[in-house]
Amino acid sequence: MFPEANKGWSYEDCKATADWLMAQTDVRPTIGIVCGSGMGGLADMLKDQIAFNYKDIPNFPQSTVHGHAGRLVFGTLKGRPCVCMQGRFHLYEGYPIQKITLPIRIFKLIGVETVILTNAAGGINQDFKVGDIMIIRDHLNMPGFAGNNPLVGPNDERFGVRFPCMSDAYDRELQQMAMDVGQELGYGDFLKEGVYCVLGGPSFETVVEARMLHKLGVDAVGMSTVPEVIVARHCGMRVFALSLITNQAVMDYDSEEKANHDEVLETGKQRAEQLERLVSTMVTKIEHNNNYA
Ligand SMILES: O=P(O)(O)O[C@@H]1C[C@H](O)[C@@H](CO)O1
Ligand code: HPA
Repeated sequence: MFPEANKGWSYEDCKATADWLMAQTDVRPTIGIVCGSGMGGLADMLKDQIAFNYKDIPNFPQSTVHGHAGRLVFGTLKGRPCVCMQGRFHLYEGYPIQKITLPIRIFKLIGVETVILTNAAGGINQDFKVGDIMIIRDHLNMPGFAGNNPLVGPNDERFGVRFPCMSDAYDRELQQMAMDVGQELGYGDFLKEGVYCVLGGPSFETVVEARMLHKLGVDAVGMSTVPEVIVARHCGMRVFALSLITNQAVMDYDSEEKANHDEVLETGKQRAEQLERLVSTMVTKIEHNNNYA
């Protein structure tokens, strides 16, 4: 439809990948999960797995970041058919933003109705502690302010409208469900809600950048998720997203703390069990009709 402008992420490209995947597996997922840094264990919850390395999937980018295995895993979670990205793509890896979000459109085309996104993030809210899980209520899209939005370019109406609404990006019912499930599981002490801000990365924030985000009302800062959310909402999927606070953003020149990826991965390991229980319990409560055509 737009051959010049959609270099490898057109509707036809996405459909070809979706059809290829559907020919390899009988699983017809209605829930898609994206694992954040160090949270790949979420994919291990799936039973009767059929897994594909990203390098073997037509049109897929490759994972380049430690803590992102680069596998697309199909299977069932407590009997519900799911697909899980064990490894996501980030702007700082150098891919065009439309390529980073291509798997989300493939989710849509294989029949996914609800996307659950997870990420590792730095705490900006001074009441947050390392290990807190923040349910995302809203986002601040900093790269978007500079025109770096995954919907830039010709709009293909088969995915969605030219100007999608984002004031309801994060499904309120699913946020409430997460709070309720978290309370039932006894996670009240470390379950929070807040605003996530995406930056381009890969450098972590300076002190003044972290202070600025605090003044803007941001609770957690990271380098992902928002482009995926925009694309998922554009094509009409429900979105739930959470951040694991893996480190505190440094906001004081006297601090000895230094943000680093090892700490991010380590916190992910420590909270893996609770994250898995929260996500798997939510999955059992989400109702769907499979609509793969
Ligand atoms: O994929 P996510 O957003 O969880 O990864 C975060 C952001 C960077 O990729 C990395 C920094 O440690 O973790
Ligand atoms: N800043 C940005 N991205 C992150 C951080 C952080 O402190 N921690 C994990 N991902």
